This record gives sequence, structure tokens and C-alpha cells, in this order.
Amino acid sequence: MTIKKICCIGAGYVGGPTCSVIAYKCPSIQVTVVDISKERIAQWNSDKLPIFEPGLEDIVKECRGRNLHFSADVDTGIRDADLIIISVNTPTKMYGLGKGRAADLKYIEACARRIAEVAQKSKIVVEKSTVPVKAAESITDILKANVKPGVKYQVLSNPEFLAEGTAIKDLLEPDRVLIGGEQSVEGHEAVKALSCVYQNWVPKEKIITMNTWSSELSKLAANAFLAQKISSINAMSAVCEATGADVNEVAHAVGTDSRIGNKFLKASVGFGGSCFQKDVLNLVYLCECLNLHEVAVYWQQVITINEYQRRRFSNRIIECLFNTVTNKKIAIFGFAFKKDTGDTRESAAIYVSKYLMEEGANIRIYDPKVEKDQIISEMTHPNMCEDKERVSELLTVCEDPYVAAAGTHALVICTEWDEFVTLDYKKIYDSMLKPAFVFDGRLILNHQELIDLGFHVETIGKRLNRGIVYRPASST
Ligand SMILES: NC(=O)c1ccc[n+]([C@@H]2O[C@H](COP(=O)([O-])OP(=O)(O)OC[C@H]3O[C@@H](n4cnc5c(N)ncnc54)[C@H](O)[C@@H]3O)[C@@H](O)[C@H]2O)c1
Ligand SMILES: O=c1ccn([C@@H]2O[C@H](COP(=O)(O)OP(=O)(O)O[C@H]3O[C@H](CO)[C@@H](O)[C@H](O)[C@H]3O)[C@@H](O)[C@H]2O)c(=O)[nH]1
Repeated sequence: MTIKKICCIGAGYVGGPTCSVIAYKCPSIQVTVVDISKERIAQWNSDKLPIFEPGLEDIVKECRGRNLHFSADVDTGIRDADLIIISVNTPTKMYGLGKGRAADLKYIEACARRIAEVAQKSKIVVEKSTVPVKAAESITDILKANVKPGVKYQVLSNPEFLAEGTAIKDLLEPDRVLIGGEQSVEGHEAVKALSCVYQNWVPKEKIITMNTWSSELSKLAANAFLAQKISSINAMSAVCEATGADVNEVAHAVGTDSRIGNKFLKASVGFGGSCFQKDVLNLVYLCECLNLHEVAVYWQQVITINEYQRRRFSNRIIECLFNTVTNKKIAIFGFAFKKDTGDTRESAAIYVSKYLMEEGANIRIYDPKVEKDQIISEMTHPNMCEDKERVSELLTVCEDPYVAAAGTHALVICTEWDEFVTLDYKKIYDSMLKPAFVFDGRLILNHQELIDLGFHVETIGKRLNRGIVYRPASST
């Protein structure tokens, strides 16, 4: 079967860039990205795309209107397509059974029901969203229970491994493409059809095929391993701070062992983003449901250490500022969960700002890519704050880093934006209250230079201003 028309349901961080790259690399395929959000679709059709990803705009501009279309007409998109990619959000469930851990599959189910309702010919349905193992089976059950005469479905698992900020590069040159399918003749044919789409630009040996359940679990496993690596180095950073070791040196020594590898060993204020926490919790819940208690506890620790790291960093700020930040002005540099993205979901900056505001600090946030409304919406989200008025009293969003820092007691780096490295720190130092503190939560600044300017510098995984501090194991 040759794929001529693809419809992607969900014009988000994954659906938008993924389908833009498919359209770019497969000129003979018509690709339509649909979404229930008319506003999001209007943005995709405008000059200001709804997401910022290096390289995305050029690709969209080249393909949009040619073989790449963005539409709010979900039904027509489904009806016309040979292959439908489901790329809707699968957030952590915030209510009922599995609350706070299980993935909420209501949007996936809505897509399956919509496909069953409007499809008039056979389709390959591709599950691209990250889901618990056996979600493809549920989609199949819904489609089969509502099938029209003469219509057949094959459901494939094709998880996405792109990282935000490098989405286009990851899509153009993926480490691998994973396709899971039913172990039957029809299943193999469907896998082959999707594989042919990718083969337009991905070398065949990088396309891994397997059974559906392995594919679904592999996505959760990959994210769990990556998050575990960060929590491991962050746990080590606490030991470094307490002993005088330097976490960068430890990471270098550990990472040069080719069996471990040097990637994902950057100690930080904690991982953020829409995926790691959600997917590890999803895995934890899956293990609990399977009565694999010890396995669930093992993976839960990855999250526990991440929460500990954010809290530990915030406590260190308070401790260094003479044990009180009440009414003190603190500049937060960076609100996105990592550099080169405007995404703020689960960003460590949200938690650090929240903890400091709970202590009465006046927070002045600057981020080069995150809009003011987005910052306010994160900080006033019901999960984050009980008192919106208090937040508006204590929070200022600044459009300029120098304005954000002026008159503050401390500067806190929460995102590793390149521009923070090259700011004029002499100018910043002169404008701050003394002693002027810098807390580098990303280990990106030249600490010696800052110390020479007169700053008191604190960073993750290294004690710069004091000797070795041994504390009793019980105090954190
Ligand atoms: N963000 C990432 O970097 C990333 C990477 C790999 C995998 N994933 C996974 O991909 C999936 C999508 O993530 P995302 O970040 O793109 O989410 P997102 O929230 O940015 O986008 C999802 C879109 O789906 C739309 N939608 C929801 N229900 C719909 C329906 N019934 N019909 C039409 N549109 C509907 C929403 O309006 C939204 O625009 C998730 O499962 C996520 O875990 C995300
Ligand atoms: O050494 C490191 C590497 C990353 N991070 C932090 O970890 C978080 C996640 O970063 P990253 O993984 O680069 O971005 P995501 O866009 O969340 O991508 C992850 O989650 C996606 C969604 O499932 C997967 O597709 C990707 O493969 C996986 O890397 C960010 O806060 C980073 O700052 C660190 O603290 N230290």
C-alpha cells in the first residue's frame, strides 16, 4: 500500500513539527494537520507559529499550501486520509483512579471514536502520542466495535523521540524510528507502508520494527532511562556540595566510560518538560497495576530525587540570603524548561519561583522566549498557587535582563539560555544590592569571573565560597 494522504490529529509540539518534516521530505504525500483548537490552527497558518523550534519556520514556509495544510476541519482530514497519526496530549490524570500518575487517555479515545464515526474507507491508524502499554489494543477495540461495512483498520505504535529545542534536527536525523505492529500479514503490511514513508529520508537500518507492546513500552523505558540518568547526576551533585567534589569533574570522569556515555549527565536544578515526569509516573502506575511493587518504587525514586533537587536548590538560596528572603528582590533568569524552547511545562523555574514566593520574596522573571501571559498563567495555575492576588503582588515579569536584575539581592539562573553567558555582569553587579548573590542552577556562568567582580556565587554540585561542609546525614 502506498500512502498518499496523511492526516495528523493534534497540532502540538509533536504533531506540528513531525508533519512539517514529513511534508518536507515526502513531496508526493499530502499532509494535513488538524486540531480541535481553532486558535492553534490559525497560528499555524499565520506568520507567528504557535511554537518556537529552530529550523521549523523555514520548513513550514516552504511546504505550507503545497503539501502541508493546517485545518480545524477534523472530520474531512480523517475522511480523506489513508494514514492517520494520533498526536494528541496524554497528560497525567488529575482525578479519579490513578490520579497524579496514570496517563489520561480521554483525548486518544475521543480520536478513536471520531475516526470510527467518520471513516468511510480502510485506514492505518498510527499512535504517536506516548501511551501506556496496550493503548493500541484499546484503540483497536473501539474502532472494531464501531466499524462500518468494508472498512478495516490497522493500528500501529510509532512513538516520537524528538526533544524540544532540537525537534527539527531530531526529526531529520533520528537515532532510530520505532514502529510496532500486529504480528499478522495485515499488520506487517501496515508496518511496511509507514516504514516506506520514513524511508524517504531515514536510512532503512535505523527503522526498527517490533510488536506493538514492545514499541509502546520502549518509549516509556527510554524516557525513564534518560530521566534516571539526570536524577543520578543530580543525586551526586548533593554529595559533591557536601564534600568539596565538583559535579562537572565527576560527570566527566563517569561519562568517559563508553558503557555509561557522556550525554544527559548535566547536573541541574532538576529536569522539567512535559514528558519525563509524566512518563515516569505513567510507568510507575503501570508497574503498580501489574503488582510489581519494587519496580514501581525504583522508578518513583527518579521523581523523588528531582523534587528534592528543586527544593534543595531553593532552600540553598534562602539559607545563603541569611535565612530569609521575605521582601527581598530576586531575579530569575530563564523560565522555559530548557533553552531554545518557549515551553514552560513542568519547568524547574516554576517550582523555584513558587518556593521563594512562599517565603515572601519578590520575584522578577526574565526569559528571552516566554511571553508574560504564559508565566502568569503557570504561576497562577490552581495546582501551583492558592492565592492569585499574592502572586500578582510578588511577581514581576521583565522584558530585559538588566531591568530584572537591577535593585535585587540575588540572581538565579534557572534555564541555560546562551545569552545569559554573555551578559554584562559588571553592569548587573553595579545595579544590584550588596552583597550581590548569583545562584547558577545550570552551571553555565564563568564563576571565577563573577567572584572577581565581587559576586557571592553558589552553584549546583560545587562549593565555591566555602571549604568542605560535612553535615549529619539527617539534615537536608
Ligand atoms: N512535547 C514533546 O517534546 C514530546 C515528544 C515526544 C512525545 N510526546 C508525546 O506526544 C503527545 C503530544 O504531545 P504534544 O507536546 O504535542 O502535546 P500538545 O498539547 O502540544 O498538543 C496536543 C494537541 O492535540 C489537540 N487535541 C486534543 N484532543 C484532540 C482531539 N480529540 N481532536 C483534535 N485535536 C485534539 C490539542 O488541542 C493540542 O493542540 C503526548 O502524548 C506526548 O507525551 C511529546
Ligand atoms: O543532562 C541533562 C539533560 C537534560 N536535562 C533537563 O531535562 C529536561 C528534559 O530535557 P530534554 O530531554 O532535552 O527535552 P524534552 O523535550 O523533554 O525531551 C525528552 O522527552 C521527550 C518527550 O517524550 C522525548 O521524546 C525526548 O527523547 C526526551 O529527551 C530539561 O529540563 C533539561 O534541562 C538536565 O537537567 N540535564
